[in-house]
Amino acid sequence: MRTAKKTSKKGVPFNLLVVGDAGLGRSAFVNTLCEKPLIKKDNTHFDPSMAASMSPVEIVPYQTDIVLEDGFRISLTVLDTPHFNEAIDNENNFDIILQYLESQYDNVLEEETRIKRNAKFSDERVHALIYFISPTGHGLRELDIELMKRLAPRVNVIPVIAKADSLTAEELKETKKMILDDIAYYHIPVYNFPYDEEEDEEALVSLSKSLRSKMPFAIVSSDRLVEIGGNTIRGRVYPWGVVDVDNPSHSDFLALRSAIFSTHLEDLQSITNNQLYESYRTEKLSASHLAMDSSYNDLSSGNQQDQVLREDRLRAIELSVQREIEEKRRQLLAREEALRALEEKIAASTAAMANTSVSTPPSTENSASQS
Ligand SMILES: Nc1nc2c(ncn2[C@@H]2O[C@H](COP(=O)(O)OP(=O)(O)OP(=O)(O)O)[C@@H](O)[C@H]2O)c(=O)[nH]1
Repeated sequence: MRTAKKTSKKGVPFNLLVVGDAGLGRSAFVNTLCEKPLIKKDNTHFDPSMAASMSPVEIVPYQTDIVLEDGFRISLTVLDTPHFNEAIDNENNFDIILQYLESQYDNVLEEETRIKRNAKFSDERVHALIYFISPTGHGLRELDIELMKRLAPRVNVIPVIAKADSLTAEELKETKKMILDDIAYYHIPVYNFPYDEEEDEEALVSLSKSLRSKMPFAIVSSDRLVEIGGNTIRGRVYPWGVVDVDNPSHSDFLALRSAIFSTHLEDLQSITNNQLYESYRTEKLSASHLAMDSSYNDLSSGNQQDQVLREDRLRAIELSVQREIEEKRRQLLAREEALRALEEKIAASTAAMANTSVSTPPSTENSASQS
């Protein structure tokens, strides 16, 4: 649960990626989430007959500040993904998103190994990815499985059912079950509000259980204000009635908002930093070391014993890389220190020489006055 100060002036940075097919309501969701028209529509519509020539997915950032009711401030960057799944070949789209996630990790890795840190460095690692699933009434499509499987090792993936108001209560229940079955069957490591029954506070355990039971979240979005019974609500008006976005019996929107902005914000950040980034870092450093290590080939294939040997070796390499970086940093700091001492010495002797020349008149004058 959140422990950061309530009123941090700058706001706690949080980076959120939203991915889903065109027209599934990404923009409406973001605007509902931020309670302002952050993403403005350009009114261009996707034409399936143009799919072969459509441009690949783009990653477009939008920046805003969110202030919660208790004064907690978030400096939010939403990354929208227009043109996702518009082109026939999606392979390229997966790569573009994956490369974006990894390049943020690379930036942090580079910064960590710098001798002198850049005070203005901005950590843009993505803390969560909201993935929009079509409300087809079926389980996951092959595309959904592929995308989540490929990205989940690099980012906390939170699957949601888009436009959930287009399903009846019964269909929604059935759809959630089918999606969860697929997630389990294909071993997709989505973010599942982890908790430890023995270690965590009871309130957190019960909240996490309740959030888990809502997965995948049924989302209804609307930035329209509607008057009903003297109350103004955010909703979608239908001939048969109104869907209230903020009503927990109509959608899971409020539960999701409160989880990502409040109760689980720190957990999402900490998993990004301590697990996802750490494993990327280990892979990256090991890979660069292994490239230089020809004996690796002898161990890369073979039986379980070889596998254990290989893992031990990877761990040893990771440790040795860390030691090398630490040693280099120590040496450079020592050199800097020695230089500083030398500069101080020079400055002191220059000052001493200047003092001597002021207090002792030139010898020629001395001899002239004596004569
Ligand atoms: N029924 C229903 N319609 C929605 C919902 N959210 C958005 N819509 C509608 O779906 C249409 C597309 O919504 P957008 O938010 O523009 O979708 P998008 O995913 O950003 O679309 P692109 O920008 O084209 O990729 C609009 O007419 C929205 O009003 C929802 O929760 N339920």
